[in-house]
This record gives sequence, structure tokens and C-alpha cells, in this order.
Amino acid sequence: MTSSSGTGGGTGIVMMNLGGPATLDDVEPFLVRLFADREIIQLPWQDVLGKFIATRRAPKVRKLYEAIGGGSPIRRWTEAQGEAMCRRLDEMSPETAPHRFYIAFRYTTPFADDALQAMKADGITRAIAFTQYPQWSCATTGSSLNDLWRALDRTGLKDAFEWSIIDRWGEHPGFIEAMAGAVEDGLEDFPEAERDDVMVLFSAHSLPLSIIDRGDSYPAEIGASVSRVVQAIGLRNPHLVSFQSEVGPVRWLGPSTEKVIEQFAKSGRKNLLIVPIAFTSDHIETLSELDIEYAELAHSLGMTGFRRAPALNVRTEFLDALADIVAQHLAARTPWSPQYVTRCPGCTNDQCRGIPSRVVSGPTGCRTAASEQKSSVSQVTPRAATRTVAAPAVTH
Ligand SMILES: C=CC1=C(C)c2cc3[nH]c(cc4nc(cc5[nH]c(cc1n2)c(C)c5CCC(=O)O)C(CCC(=O)O)=C4C)c(C)c3C=C
Ligand SMILES: [Fe+2]
Ligand SMILES: [Fe+2]
Repeated sequence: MTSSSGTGGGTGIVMMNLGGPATLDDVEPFLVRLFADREIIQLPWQDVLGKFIATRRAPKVRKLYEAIGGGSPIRRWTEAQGEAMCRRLDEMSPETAPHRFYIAFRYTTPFADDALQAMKADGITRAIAFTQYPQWSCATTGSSLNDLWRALDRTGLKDAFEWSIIDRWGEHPGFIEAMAGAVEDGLEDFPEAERDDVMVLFSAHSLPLSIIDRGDSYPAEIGASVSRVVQAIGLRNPHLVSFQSEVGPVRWLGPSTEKVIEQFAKSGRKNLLIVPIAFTSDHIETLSELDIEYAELAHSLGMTGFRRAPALNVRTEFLDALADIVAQHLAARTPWSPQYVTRCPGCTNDQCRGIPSRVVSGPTGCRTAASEQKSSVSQVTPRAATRTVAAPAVTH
């Protein structure tokens, strides 16, 4: 049985995200890793076709990163967010201090292995896997968590930390307040006389339809975030949800943001506010796709008022929200959200909803079977939680 006592060495918070190439030289290896991951996209002959798509795509994507300053700012934003979050947490929760953040990107450095080794070197024993995707998807948070658990094996650190997971927070009041503030700022950017006429388009990164068909909760969670933001503002403008950034030869969830913009422009609508509802900072999808590509499209079709709501980046309400999410999680001493055990009905990935061998135990004993686990990675199911999965194969 793992200890559930205090956090003597402080608390390590692993901020998990997709990551982005820091330099133009990093673009191709980043894309190669992304298209090799069967949890984010499934391709026939993945090894060959994934590499082919990545290398063919790299020159075009390099130009896009060049246009936004030569690399992704996602690491810079994550570091600024992590620092501010930990400063707040040290004050809010002295009993679990010091709080330190560690970045685990999925397709570029620093990887999960780097985060684990740095935590070990810092003497951390209590660790939180904190997804930076507000809404759950097996393709994003699921892939990052599975890789984190595999990294425990790769680094030989499977018994080094006592874990819990913040697996989603798309309806957290602090996140909603921060998003609502960003939408209000975006609306205020329009001349007052035109403000009521603005269509608000909540745009989220799309997912392949094969993932949706398995029952991934992402679209429902996006809808829930949007609905809460709309309620929080008391938004009277018409609004719609759409999906962006489709890549690769698979079918994607629509309606496509690009097509919606096109349709609105052609119908004579002049004012549109795009709100990136599934991203927490600026990166290529906001700075290039929304601000350059879609803005040019809108203007070319005569849409004069095309704007984007600011990304959350280091918005004060958002930094408060990050700290609040972690503080509430620490106080609750629950190992994960109730939704974490609900696998997609069509899921065939043996690694899905894995847990590490050492998991924090909650006050009500709600942690099911981690103490009986033999492997470093096991699967959680509400009833069969003691099942051990050795060297699981990804078959999504
Ligand atoms: C909610 C967030 C994201 C989801 C869902 C998501 C799914 C997804 N993405 C790809 C392929 C690519 N994504 C790329 C960039 C990128 N994607 C996200 C977030 C989500 N992706 C972010 C934050 C970024 C930006 C990285 C940065 O610049 O910092 C890219 C690279 C750019 C490009 O080539 O267009 C690819 C490729 C798939 C296949 C997918 C499926 C679930
Ligand atoms: Fe993406
Ligand atoms: Fe899954």
C-alpha cells in the first residue's frame, strides 16, 4: 500500500501538452513523432505513411513557423503559466509546498522522461499529472498520460512518485471565467454600434471521425465549456461551434471552421469573433491558422470585422484558475476525476485509462486498486480495477 501522508519533498506538477517545435530545425522531427503516434492518428502502414506525410508536410509547416517568429511559443507560455501557478500554490497550500512544475510535451522536448528525471533529481515524491488540454480526448490527454506511464518504466522510476491525475477541467469555474473574459475582450474590440451584430464562433481543434465513433467525450466536453462560457457572459450574440486544423488523409469532425467562415462571409455577414475554446495559449493554430490564414480568407470574401479573442496565455484569471484547479485537487485527495474510469465504449486500446503503481489514496478510499497493482501501468475499470496489463499494445 502506498503512503497517503504529507508531501515532504513538495509537490511536482507535470504539465502535459502536445508541444511545438522550438526552432525550424525541430519541425520535421516533431511532425515525424506526431504522425507515428497511433493514439492521435491512425494511418495504414503507419510507420511508412506517417513518416512520408511528416517529411512531405515539413517544408510547408516550417514556413508557417517562420512567419510566427521561427518556432512555437508554447513552451514559453507553459513556463510562464507554470511559474505563476506555483507561486500562487505556495501561498494557497503551504502544507503541500514547495510546488514545482515540470513540462512533459508529447512530440518534442522536454519529454515525459525529462520531466520524471528532473522531478527525481529535485527530491519530489508526490506528483500530479496535470493535462493542459481543458477537455478530455484519448488522442490528446489520453496519449500524454499513456506516454507518461510508459516513461515511468523507461526511466526506471515507477516507484519513485505517488501520483494523482487532473484529467480534465473544461467546466472549472476559473477556466470559464477566464474564457468569458477573453470573449468579452474580443467583443469590445468591435465598434460599439456593430457589437450586437457579431457572430461568435467557438473554434476547437478537430478530431478524426474514427476517434469520435469510438465514443470520445471531446465533442461533448467542448459543448459543455461553450455552454458555460455563454451562460457566464449572458451572451446575447448568436454563436456556433466549429472545428479546425484538419491534417492527413482521414475524415475529420465538422463543421470545419474554414467552411463556416466562408459560408458566413458569402451570406453577407461582416462581423465574426473566433474564440479558441480548446487552447490555453498562443501557438501555430492561433497565430498562423486563425490570425493569418482564416483572416485572409475572411477579408478576401469581404468580411470587414474578423477578429480573434485573445488566448489565455498569462491572463490573470487564467493563472488563478490553474492554481485553483491544482489546489482543489490536492485538498480533495482524489486520484482522478470520476470520468477518468469511463473508457470510450468502442475503445480497443489496452493502455487506455492506465494508472501507475503508486497512486494517492483518497479520504473515502475511492482509489480502487492501485495498491494491489503489480505492474507500473494498470488499467482502471470501475469493477475490474485490479486487472494488470503487462506491456500493453496500442491498438486504437
Ligand atoms: C485540443 C487540442 C488538440 C487536438 C484535439 C489535436 C488533435 C490533433 N492534432 C493533429 C496534428 C497536428 N497538430 C498540430 C499542432 C497543434 N495541435 C495542437 C492541439 C491539438 N491537436 C496544438 C496546441 C498544436 C500547436 C503546436 C505548436 O505550434 O505549439 C500539428 C503541427 C502543425 C501542422 O502541421 O499543422 C499537427 C500535424 C492530429 C493528427 C490530431 C488528431 C487528433
Ligand atoms: Fe493538433
Ligand atoms: Fe481510449
